[in-house]
Amino acid sequence: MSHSWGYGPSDGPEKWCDGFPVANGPRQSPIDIIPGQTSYDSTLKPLKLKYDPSNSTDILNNGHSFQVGFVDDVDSSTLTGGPITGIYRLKQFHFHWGASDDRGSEHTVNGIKFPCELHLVHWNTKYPSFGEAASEPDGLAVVGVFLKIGAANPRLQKVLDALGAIKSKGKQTTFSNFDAKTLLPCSLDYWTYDGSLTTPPLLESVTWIVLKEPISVSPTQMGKFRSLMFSGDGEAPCCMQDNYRPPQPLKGRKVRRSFK
Ligand SMILES: NS(=O)(=O)c1c(F)c(F)c(S(=O)(=O)CCO)c(N[C@H](c2ccccc2)[C@@H](O)c2ccccc2)c1F
Ligand SMILES: [Zn+2]
Repeated sequence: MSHSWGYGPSDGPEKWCDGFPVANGPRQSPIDIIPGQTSYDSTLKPLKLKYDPSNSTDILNNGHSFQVGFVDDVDSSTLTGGPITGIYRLKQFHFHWGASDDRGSEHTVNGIKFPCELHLVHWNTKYPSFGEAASEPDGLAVVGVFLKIGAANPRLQKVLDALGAIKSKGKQTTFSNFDAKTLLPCSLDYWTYDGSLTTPPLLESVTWIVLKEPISVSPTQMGKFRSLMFSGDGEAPCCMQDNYRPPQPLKGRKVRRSFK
């Protein structure tokens, strides 16, 4: 089974089903969210995100995106409420973005693409570890936040300023005292549906929670994302951009919303 995958013409999303047949499964992500076809669910609870800034550990270029990691051996950075039951721990956050500002998000709204999408990945503490949770239908919960072109976002700057140190694949540096909560918009209104990881292994273990309100990002800041490389030192240089999977078939799934 080929485990090397990417976002190019020969190893991109159209090819992932060769190595990961679940790519054509019944609950794949992302999806196009059509607000007029979602149903308001008054039983959905408000999202409760409690993030401890001292939990952030490192920032890593993993060759597909970059991720900021968190200590997750205690319940100090957690997601509760919303559509989930129990306590989910924050494991990492990462982004997806395009080669230009007209694309880059994974979820779309009425077919509209945003230039970037933030994913905060949490795992269900009813399982002993992230790895075990990742293969359970209720194992993961990912909060998605759209980034929309506008004024420069000062909350993003600390993350973007760290990218210079992790330009190529495999580079990692410490990244401490980052409060992930500062990346969230004012409103925590959300859409939610049952889905999957949007990269191999495409596990169908994710409760998706996509916030309706975007946060802002400036064109210059978007340029910083695109300064990263998919490639490692000594490899043919390849800019990290267009690292998004396009929307997948809904296959009868219902999308609920937390707001009227
Ligand atoms: N959009 S998404 O949320 O589905 C997603 C991505 F799109 C994504 F690019 C990543 S990634 O780690 O940046 C590169 C692929 O592993 C992860 N990373 C996962 C992960 C690894 C370690 C810790 C937390 C999350 C993903 O790599 C993964 C999840 C479960 C089991 C194996 C791998 C991810 F969860
Ligand atoms: Zn993601």
